[in-house]
Amino acid sequence: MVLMMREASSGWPCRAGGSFCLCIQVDNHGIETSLMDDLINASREFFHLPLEEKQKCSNLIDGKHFQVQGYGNDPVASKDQTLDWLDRLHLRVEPEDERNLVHWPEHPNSFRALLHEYTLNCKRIKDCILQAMAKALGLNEDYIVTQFSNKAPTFARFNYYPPCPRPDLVFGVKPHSDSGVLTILLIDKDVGGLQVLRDGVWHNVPTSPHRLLINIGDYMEIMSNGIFKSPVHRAVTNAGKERISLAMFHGLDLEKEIEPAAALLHEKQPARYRKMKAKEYLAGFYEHFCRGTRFIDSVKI
Ligand SMILES: O=C(O)CCC(=O)C(=O)O
Ligand SMILES: [Fe+2]
Repeated sequence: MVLMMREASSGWPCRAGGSFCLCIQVDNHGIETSLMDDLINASREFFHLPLEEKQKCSNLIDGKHFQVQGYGNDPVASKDQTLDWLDRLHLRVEPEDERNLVHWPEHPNSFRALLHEYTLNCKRIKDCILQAMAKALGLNEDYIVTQFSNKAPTFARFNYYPPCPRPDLVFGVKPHSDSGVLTILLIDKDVGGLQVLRDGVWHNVPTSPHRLLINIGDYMEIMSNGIFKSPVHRAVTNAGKERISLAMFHGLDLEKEIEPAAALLHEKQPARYRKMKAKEYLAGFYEHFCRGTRFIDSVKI
């Protein structure tokens, strides 16, 4: 497979003191454009269904208790939490034998097969990019790929942003970085909204049909000991048009310890991040996300 990696806009990836804020656009990724279109259209059909139908895949148990998978909104941790203007469908797609199909829409009936096919393609692309990144860090080519056990979770999150009457008051998704190793993001091919923060300024990510956007996540920032930085990004809303994006989050086994790669450390370059299990990281990540802060800032040494 040949990957064309391009800087996401002039000046990216941004370089600051020997570190790279990595947000990469990928063309020629080998995924059939019809698969991408069919999957996004199937998810659009799902989001357009009546609420009672969508709630068959709800992320609330008994209408009350939040669980990570399913259709709905973010958990509400406190009364003063700022909520985002989106509906989402969040599904664990890997490990394949741990899929919980209760949350997977049955309508439209093409949805499940399309998501399965897209997941396989993303896995291939993820491995290819992670090998290139390991080499760029001077590590063994397979160092990062082998951090993923057969229990490593991948989540697909379909984000649906309805038109918003007051885009000046609310984000589609508030500023954050992604938690995992790497996110493969398919943004709406017509409607913009994604912005990335660089040197304190928000930059619009241009739409481009079938191009994938790769964001490295906080785990990768830690493993690279801060040489790669996870980009802070957000989605803004607009009053006129709905928007859909699909994020594939590639995470690590919850019991896995996340720490800077030993081969990158030496006396003059000690570890800059505390070691912790993925499950502890995720707990801290969600707590901070709800408050609009970043957990990674509190694991820096
Ligand atoms: O909708 C977008 O473009 C961004 C979504 C996003 O950042 C996420 O799902 O983590
Ligand atoms: Fe994100």
